[in-house]
Amino acid sequence: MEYKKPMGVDIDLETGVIPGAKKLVRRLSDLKGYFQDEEAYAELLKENPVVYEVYAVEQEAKDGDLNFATTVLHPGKVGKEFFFTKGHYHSKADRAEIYYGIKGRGGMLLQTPEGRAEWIEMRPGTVVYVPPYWAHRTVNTGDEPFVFLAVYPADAGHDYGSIAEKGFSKLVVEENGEVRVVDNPKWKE
Ligand SMILES: O=P(O)(O)OC[C@H]1O[C@H](O)[C@H](O)[C@@H](O)[C@@H]1O
Ligand SMILES: [Fe+2]
Repeated sequence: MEYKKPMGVDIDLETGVIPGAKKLVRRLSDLKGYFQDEEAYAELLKENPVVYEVYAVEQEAKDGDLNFATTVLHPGKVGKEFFFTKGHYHSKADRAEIYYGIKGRGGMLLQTPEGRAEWIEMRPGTVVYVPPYWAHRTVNTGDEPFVFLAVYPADAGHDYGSIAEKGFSKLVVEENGEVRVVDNPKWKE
């Protein structure tokens, strides 16, 4: 039996960086079609800001192993909608996940395949349990970077298809200076 070597790494709690991790950057241009307000999207696309960065430590996609990653989700809005991650189901849909809030303010939108949505607020110290079969997207509702850790099965995989096409049944927007979770007018089952 070949045993893997255990490891410990220190997350930089200010920046969210995991030393030695694989870095992924998603800019606004990578989120084409995701936001409601197409005019506001086109306008902000001139700057094409970084929306989020992911620092991932991933293993071979085998049953029983675990990956972990931090995400640094920058503050910002497209029209009234707060910046968010793409959101996904797991390719192995029954795989669950744990998130842990490190810095900043935000939350997670979750959704069943039938379109039943839940919103869970997150701040430093919040643990979110993502049950099997729920799509999940994080949203930065604050004015500083929202940093969190996620731990997920190595064989979970990302299934972006249905969220990329249809989005979530709820939107997280700012209205009169307040965070509101409202129905997505374009949602269809
Ligand atoms: O993949 P997205 O939906 O864009 O979310 C960004 C990332 O968020 C967390 O870090 C998850 O652990 C990653 O698996 C995911 O890739
Ligand atoms: Fe996930």
